[in-house]
Amino acid sequence: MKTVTAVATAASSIKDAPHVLGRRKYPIIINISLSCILFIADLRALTEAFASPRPVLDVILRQHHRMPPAPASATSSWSLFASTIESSSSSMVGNRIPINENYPGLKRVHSNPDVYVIEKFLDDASCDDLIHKAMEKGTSRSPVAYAGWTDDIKDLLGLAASGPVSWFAIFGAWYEAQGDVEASVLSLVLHALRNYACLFVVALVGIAAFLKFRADSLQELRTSTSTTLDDLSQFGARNFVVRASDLFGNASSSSDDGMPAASYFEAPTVIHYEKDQALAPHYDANRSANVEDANRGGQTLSTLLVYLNDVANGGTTRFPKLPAADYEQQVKGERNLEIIPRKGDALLFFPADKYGMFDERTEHEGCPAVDSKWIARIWRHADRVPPPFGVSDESIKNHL
Ligand SMILES: O=C(O)CCC(=O)C(=O)O
Ligand SMILES: [Fe+2]
Repeated sequence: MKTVTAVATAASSIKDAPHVLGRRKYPIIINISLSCILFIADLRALTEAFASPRPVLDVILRQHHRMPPAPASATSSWSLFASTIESSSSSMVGNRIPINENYPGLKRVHSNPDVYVIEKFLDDASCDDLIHKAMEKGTSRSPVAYAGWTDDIKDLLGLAASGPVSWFAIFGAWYEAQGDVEASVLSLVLHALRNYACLFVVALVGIAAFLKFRADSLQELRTSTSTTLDDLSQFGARNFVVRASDLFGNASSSSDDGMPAASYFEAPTVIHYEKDQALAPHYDANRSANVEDANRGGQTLSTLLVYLNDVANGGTTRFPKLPAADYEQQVKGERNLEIIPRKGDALLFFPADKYGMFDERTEHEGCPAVDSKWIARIWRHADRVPPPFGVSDESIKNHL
């Protein structure tokens, strides 16, 4: 709306400048016509930006590379961006990837979108081994990156270019022409173009600085530490990948290329939360996965989390957009689906449909830990995940 106001102000300042009419007629005529065109373009851009199913500023929190959209429940300025997120239509989301529906212990705790708990997915020894191997390797602050930044750049640049940049460029050229009785249409256009180029660069730098600030701020939303375990000679990691392969089967949604299911997995990641550490509401899928995650298997079609220890207080996994489940590990008295971590149990859900369509209903968070919490996670992608993000073909062949 600010742009519209700026446009209106600029338009009225042109109208209110009678001295221009007395001197030369064409600058004002050109200005008025260009103003009208830009005003319409600007309104269109703004309408599209706010009504589009894809949020203007869509941030996804992902470890290593992606980050969640602004949490609706988060305090601070993120809620500002969250307001634009609600628009994508869940009716456009198709079926999830297939899984082995007969997997032992599989319990559906929510339908459409499907969320499952798999009781006793991993035995105690495997859970302990994953924790110990992670401790031996050493965990470091879980990195967070900004998903959707490519689209955000496009959106913001588009808005700036059709709005303020055009307006200031034309207004500047018109202003310069005021003192110059010899000014021709050509020189006015050239001035406007020069101004446009300069202002475009300024807008570009401003947008880059804003996005950098935003990416840095995202780190605050995830305070856990973590490491990846891609050595399948370790029995904890191997058992996790073997069970995940049994669960997902070898059928790939995008291509049934006969490759082992594990070649679609990111290597297991072990995550540790100490007291007060948390992961803010986020999505595991990335609306810009095709571009931003091209080297790591594209879209995340499924998330498989295993709780590696019992957690009596805090550290639940909560889905703020889904209702509570009739399930014993559901936090009592909570209106949203909120699972209490129990050693060896897995949580399975589908951040995107089998075609990679983002499903915003799967927003979730790791609530602040009170007791120490350990989890291991596998993301199942749309395409094969090559090393260093995935497990090597050799390791899969030798150990699975
Ligand atoms: O800690 C949890 O319960 C959730 C973790 C999670 O969502 C993630 O690692 O993407
Ligand atoms: Fe997540």
